[in-house]
Amino acid sequence: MITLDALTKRYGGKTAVDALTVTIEPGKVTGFLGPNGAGKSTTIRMILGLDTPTSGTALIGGRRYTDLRHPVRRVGALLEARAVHPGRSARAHLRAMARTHGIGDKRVEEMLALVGLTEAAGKRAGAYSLGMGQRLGIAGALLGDPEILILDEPVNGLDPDGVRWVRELMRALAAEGRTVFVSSHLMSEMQQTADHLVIIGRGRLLADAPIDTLIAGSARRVKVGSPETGRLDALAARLSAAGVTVRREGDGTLITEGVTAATIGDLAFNLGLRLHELWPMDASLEEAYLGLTEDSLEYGRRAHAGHDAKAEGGR
Ligand SMILES: Nc1ncnc2c1ncn2[C@@H]1O[C@H](COP(=O)(O)OP(=O)(O)OP(=O)(O)O)[C@@H](O)[C@H]1O
Repeated sequence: MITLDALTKRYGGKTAVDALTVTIEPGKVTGFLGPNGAGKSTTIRMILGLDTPTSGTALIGGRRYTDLRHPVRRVGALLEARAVHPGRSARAHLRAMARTHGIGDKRVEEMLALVGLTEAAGKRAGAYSLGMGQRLGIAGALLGDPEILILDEPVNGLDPDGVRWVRELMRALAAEGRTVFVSSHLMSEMQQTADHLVIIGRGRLLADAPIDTLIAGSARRVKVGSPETGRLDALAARLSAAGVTVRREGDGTLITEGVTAATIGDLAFNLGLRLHELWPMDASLEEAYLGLTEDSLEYGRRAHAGHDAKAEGGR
């Protein structure tokens, strides 16, 4: 278990992490999400004793990381920056790490096999692809058989097979009762992987909830299409008058927000409107996330996300 209590980090006048209080529980994959500059890496560095909090605490099983007697056996970490000597092979790197912590060479071979690097284990790490580097990092994180795993953007640079492999590995590690805390920018990936999400923006906690709750709480949208454009306009007017957000798409269909398909179907029936489309769109984590973090962006994002909040009524 990882416990953050009013964890705060200031750099000069800038508050990178702002009174973060959250508990990351074992037996689950907890996703750690936030826009660029939200404070994820700073939080992770403080948990791992690589940065000192300005105030508050980050504890692992009730202790500071720096007070753990065998940290590598308690916590495995994969950080964004590669910390492998480029001239060293994967095997030499892991063996050196293992020796420092009293871990045998047998475990090194097991971890190389687990991450699929046995054949490449003799090559210089400098010649590795980004994906191979990530696999090596994961092998290093697992070397001490730790009960807690902290992974900063683990699927960075991996191909689709690699992404699936990391996802299955994280799920398996959580199923063994370990605490798995994983940061990511990829909302779709987290939707498939995480049980629970911690979302931050500008250093502050925005959400700490099971993923299902977050998705259920996001706005519900329905796509409505009809060949009778005049009556469809009448339907749009009725819905708008009732406070429903309605957007007209380029193809003439409507996207409504905050009302069920059943309600729209009934209303259309009452107006004598023939519908060709009445399609409840799945609320995705992406939408829930965009809604939550909208106010805490360091840079504009909507253009990149293809999501224009203003056109939807400025939610
Ligand atoms: N050593 C530092 N000195 C000054 N400011 C810093 C330092 N480290 C981080 N910051 C600032 O603190 C804020 C949080 O940064 P952090 O890297 O933790 O965010 P992040 O959520 O990990 O972002 P990203 O997803 O882009 O990596 C940013 O505004 C960043 O510029």
